[in-house]
This record gives sequence, structure tokens and C-alpha cells, in this order.
Amino acid sequence: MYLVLELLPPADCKILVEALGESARFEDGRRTAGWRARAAKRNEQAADDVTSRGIVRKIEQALAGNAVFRAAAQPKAVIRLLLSRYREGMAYGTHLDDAVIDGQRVDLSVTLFLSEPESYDGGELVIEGNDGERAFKLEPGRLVLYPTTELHRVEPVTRGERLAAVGWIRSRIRDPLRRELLFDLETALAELRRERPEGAGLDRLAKVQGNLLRLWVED
Ligand SMILES: O=C(O)CCC(=O)C(=O)O
Ligand SMILES: [Fe+2]
Repeated sequence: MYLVLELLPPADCKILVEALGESARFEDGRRTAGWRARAAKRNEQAADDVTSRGIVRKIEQALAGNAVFRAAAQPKAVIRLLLSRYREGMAYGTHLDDAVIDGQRVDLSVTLFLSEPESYDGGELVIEGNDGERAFKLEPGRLVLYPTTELHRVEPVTRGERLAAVGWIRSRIRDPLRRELLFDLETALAELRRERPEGAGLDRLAKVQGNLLRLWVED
């Protein structure tokens, strides 16, 4: 399941982009790539300093506070979050993200778009599913959540600069079908609580939800 959600207001992204432009130091992105991805990777990443750490913390807080993200990802941990920059001529060819990062299994990948899409050409995130490709180039503050099991690439940037945050998530629900089922259940329950709070069956559905979690959660 792919999901696009609004994580940050565009105005907040503008401030982050300005902070990154003014005080962040970027280094060669190949440092953090696995051996196969290394050959395909041509980008830069913000060095670990006060500015980038503050931005990463802000994004982590936004993820933790977003109910749609929590329902879709069932996050156990945000294993790593990086700020990346693609300037003219940079790209990330087809690759698979690492299955294990810092000793933790990775289930889901995210890209949070930070730059205005009109400010650069190219730079689409393309997910190469067996059933076809999907390209994403989103407004600042939008996040795409996708399974780490998929090959993907970032198209060459041919004008301007693409800033994004990319992250890797360990889910407490390993099986994508179970995760999707829990997402549908939570979404339906939220709708019912809003539209028909007195409706019969709500308690029973909430019981099903709780007990499915009990069956499936890895803690
Ligand atoms: O920047 C993106 O949208 C994705 C980058 C990517 O695939 C990666 O860093 O592994
Ligand atoms: Fe990737």
C-alpha cells in the first residue's frame, strides 16, 4: 500500500528549506548507501550538526503526531531520517533500500518533499512495482509512504535543487496485508465515531481491532 499524506504545512517547509540553505553542511550521499545502491547514488546529505538534527527532530515529532501515519505504518521505530539534496545532474538510479539498518528490519520507506515542485525539473521519486511504475513529485510538506520491498529511483534533476527528507521505518506489524487490514479498520472506526457515535456495533468493532493487534503486534 502506498500512502500520500500532508505531514507539514508548506509554510513550515519553507522555513526548513531556508535553514538548510543557510546553515546546513552537505556531504556525499554515498556514505550511507549499501554496496549495491552506492553505485546508483548521486546526491548529497546534510551532515549531522545542530541545524540538521533540529530539522530531523521536528519531522520525527510530526510523524509521531500524525494519526494517519500511525495507522498506516504502525511504527515501532523511525530507524533513520536523512535530509537529502539533489542538485543539477544528480539522481539515484534503481535500487532496493537496505533490509536491515542499525540492526533493525526495515519495512517502510518515506520521502517528505521539501522544495517547491516548480523550483526544479526532474527529481521524481519513481516506485517500480511489478505492476507498473508510479511517479511522485509532491508539494512541500507532503509525504509518501511506501513498502521498502520495492525497487525505486529518483530521476535526474535537470534544473534547480530538490530538497527532501527520507526515512526508514520498522513496523510493529510485519505483514503488509495485516497492516492494511488494521489501517482500514482504524479508518472505518474513526469515520463511524465521527458520523454515528451512538451506533450499535462500535464497541464490538473496537474489540476486534484491539484483539487483532494483540494477535499480530511484535513488541
Ligand atoms: O529522495 C527520495 O525520494 C528517495 C531517495 C532514496 O531512494 C533513498 O535515499 O534511498
Ligand atoms: Fe531508496
